[in-house]
Amino acid sequence: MTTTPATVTTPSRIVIASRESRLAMWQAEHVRDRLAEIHAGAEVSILGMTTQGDQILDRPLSTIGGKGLFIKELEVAMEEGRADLAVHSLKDVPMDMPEGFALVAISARENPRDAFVSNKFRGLEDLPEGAVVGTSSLRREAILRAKYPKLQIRSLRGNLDTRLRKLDEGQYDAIILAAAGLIRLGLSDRIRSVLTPEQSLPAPGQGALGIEVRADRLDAAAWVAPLNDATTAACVIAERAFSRALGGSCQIPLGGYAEMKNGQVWLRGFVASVDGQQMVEGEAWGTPVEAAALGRQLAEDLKAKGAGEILAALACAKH
Ligand SMILES: NCc1[nH]cc(CCC(=O)O)c1CC(=O)O
Repeated sequence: MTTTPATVTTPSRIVIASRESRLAMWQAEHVRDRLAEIHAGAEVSILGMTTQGDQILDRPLSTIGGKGLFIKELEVAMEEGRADLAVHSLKDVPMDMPEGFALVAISARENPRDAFVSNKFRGLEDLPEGAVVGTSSLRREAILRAKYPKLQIRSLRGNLDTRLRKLDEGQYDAIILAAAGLIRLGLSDRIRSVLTPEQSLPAPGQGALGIEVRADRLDAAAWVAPLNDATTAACVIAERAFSRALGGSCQIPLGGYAEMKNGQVWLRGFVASVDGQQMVEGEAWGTPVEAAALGRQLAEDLKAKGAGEILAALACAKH
């Protein structure tokens, strides 16, 4: 979308819809402060709300319908004109946006990697046989089962504070969380080690924020356009195209991670079975403008290597 600055009227009021978890609010406040700086004179406020995804905490995400559950209420607020935009952890945004909504800006990425958090151990390699590791991400579960079969993986849900509390209560020997969330909440000192992409390939969009507006709100899209970071956007477009081509709005154990190297996008990806027994991985290089095609190409490459069989065995695969 191109909008010349002259056509952008300075808004007098901008309302941001956000979930109410501490992390979501931090992210909304970050965007609020940046918008207030860019649009001097505008009153920028946050409308906090609880989503179904926040309420259903006793079941794994994979059984309650997946990512859309965390953004639906925010979209209703935009639909009804109570909010102009929504700020999301891009990782939680479905690959296919609901009709009538669009992601119009991707802000610069925080550390995209997974973090190892423990009160007893320094890293994955230190964990003894039978150690209990908490995660509710199918991606992290598959990676751990494939690479560290001696560990016991247990479900871990709830917001960041809840997850850390469960670790501190001794329910787990270690937990794996996104580094970005811990860093944003000032909890970097809880990170015992940051996992390399070789140890744990991040999820598509991890560490990036996505700003969503109603597709007919060209005005709101223009207000947030300065927040877009071209490098992050190219990387996450590749990651999300990869995930989309494999049906990634569903709960699939897959990782997709792109970095910019010498002006080229370097995308790595894998698909695995939840038990970690099967894993297909690959990589692709291309220019930033080819980012989406790169993602689709890597997905085709993995299918040619047998990813289709892994996907077919998963309940909601679209094959
Ligand atoms: N699925 C929950 C979620 N969504 C975004 C983040 C962290 C922040 C980010 O990736 O931007 C987290 C927590 C986690 O995975 O530990």
